Amino acid sequence: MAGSIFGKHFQISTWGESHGKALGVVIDGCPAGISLSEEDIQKDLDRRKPGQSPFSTPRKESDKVEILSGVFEGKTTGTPISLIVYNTNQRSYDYSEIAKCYRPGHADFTYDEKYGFRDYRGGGRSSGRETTARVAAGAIAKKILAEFGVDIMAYTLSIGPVSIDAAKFKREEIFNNFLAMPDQEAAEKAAAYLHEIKEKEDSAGGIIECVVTGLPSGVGEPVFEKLDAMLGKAIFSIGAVKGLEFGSGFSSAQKTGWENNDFFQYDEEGHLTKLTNHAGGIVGGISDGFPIVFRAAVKPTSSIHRVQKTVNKEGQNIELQVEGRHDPIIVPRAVIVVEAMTALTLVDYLFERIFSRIDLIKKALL
Ligand SMILES: Cc1cc2nc3c(=O)[nH]c(=O)nc-3n(C[C@H](O)[C@H](O)[C@H](O)COP(=O)(O)O)c2cc1C
Ligand SMILES: C=C(O[C@@H]1CC(C(=O)O)=C[C@@H](OP(=O)(O)O)[C@H]1O)C(=O)O
Repeated sequence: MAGSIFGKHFQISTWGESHGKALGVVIDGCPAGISLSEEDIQKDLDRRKPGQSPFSTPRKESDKVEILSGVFEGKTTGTPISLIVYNTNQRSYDYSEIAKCYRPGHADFTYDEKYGFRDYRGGGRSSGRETTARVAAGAIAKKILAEFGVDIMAYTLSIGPVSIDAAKFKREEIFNNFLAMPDQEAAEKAAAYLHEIKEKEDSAGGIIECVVTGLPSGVGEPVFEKLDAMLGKAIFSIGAVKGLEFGSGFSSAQKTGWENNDFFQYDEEGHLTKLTNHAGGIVGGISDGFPIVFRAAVKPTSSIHRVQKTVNKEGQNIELQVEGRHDPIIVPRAVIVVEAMTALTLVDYLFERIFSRIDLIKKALL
């Protein structure tokens, strides 16, 4: 399917549907000599897999990954790495009505318009389940980034009206609650809100924040392939993401230049620094060495159980009660997907960086 390949130097091609036999990814361009095991990948898949929380789809999948190629004696060989995850808990009868009509907010209508034929089971290729493959590939990209000291941390910034309090931020808390919120109190409030929403057979949205540290300055490209543009493509490619801002983002529109500029200064050791980071670590499409900070807005899950107005393919207006086991909130499970897509983008750009300067090419080749 056109549109399923991402990246230039570190390239991934994902495949598979939600109710098909399996999903997977082929990664081309991964350098040889990186130690890699299924456990390395499984850690991230376990953060995304469904059926683990009262705020996730109850569909239970173990999402066990198998490495099919590209790794020998525990190390990457430089040849294509193929990863597979089998689907084991599909319930396709939930979708028999959806074969004949269109869920509001999901991709049923648009896929029919494009292809004239669709795998309606679980949303087919448009399902959030496709992100399993991205997370698997992203785990390898993160391993490479770790060798360069690059760290990626995403978390839930807000759910519905509940936002974290920056003063209460604890990184370890992201892994301690079902909502991936780094503030325990906010997580409790958000959980109460979600229980209310679930009772009304409705769903909620929220915001994911991502912070990248350790990325050197000078990574990115000008004009059409600006680093922020490519991260935008990566993050907007995740189902349900409806907004994205870097640094001060939309709030910069209300500021003056004086307020929004990041003033430069040399520190006591003579290193260039900035007094603020309104730019969010990217200027002119190139990293400035400061943390890359962005926020992605995730819409409320469209497949809610409440009866909705829609149409069928026979030209009738109908009322639809969507079946299926859906996430009442997508945000917590998408946090690791945001990390994966960020890692895939950054690895690609780090590799590209070598080609932008003769001294780096010489260093790499001579
Ligand atoms: C991790 C993840 C889980 C998702 N779970 C659901 C779900 O259970 N039900 C649903 O209707 N949409 C879910 N989505 C969102 C749909 O896949 C998405 O809304 C749909 O493909 C339409 O695309 P769009 O919202 O980007 O326009 C999920 C997305 C992700 C990334
Ligand atoms: C299975 C996953 O999420 C699925 C994403 C999804 C959708 O419409 O995006 C709809 C649901 O599918 P089903 O009705 O088949 O259970 C979710 O469970 C997953 O993310 O692994």
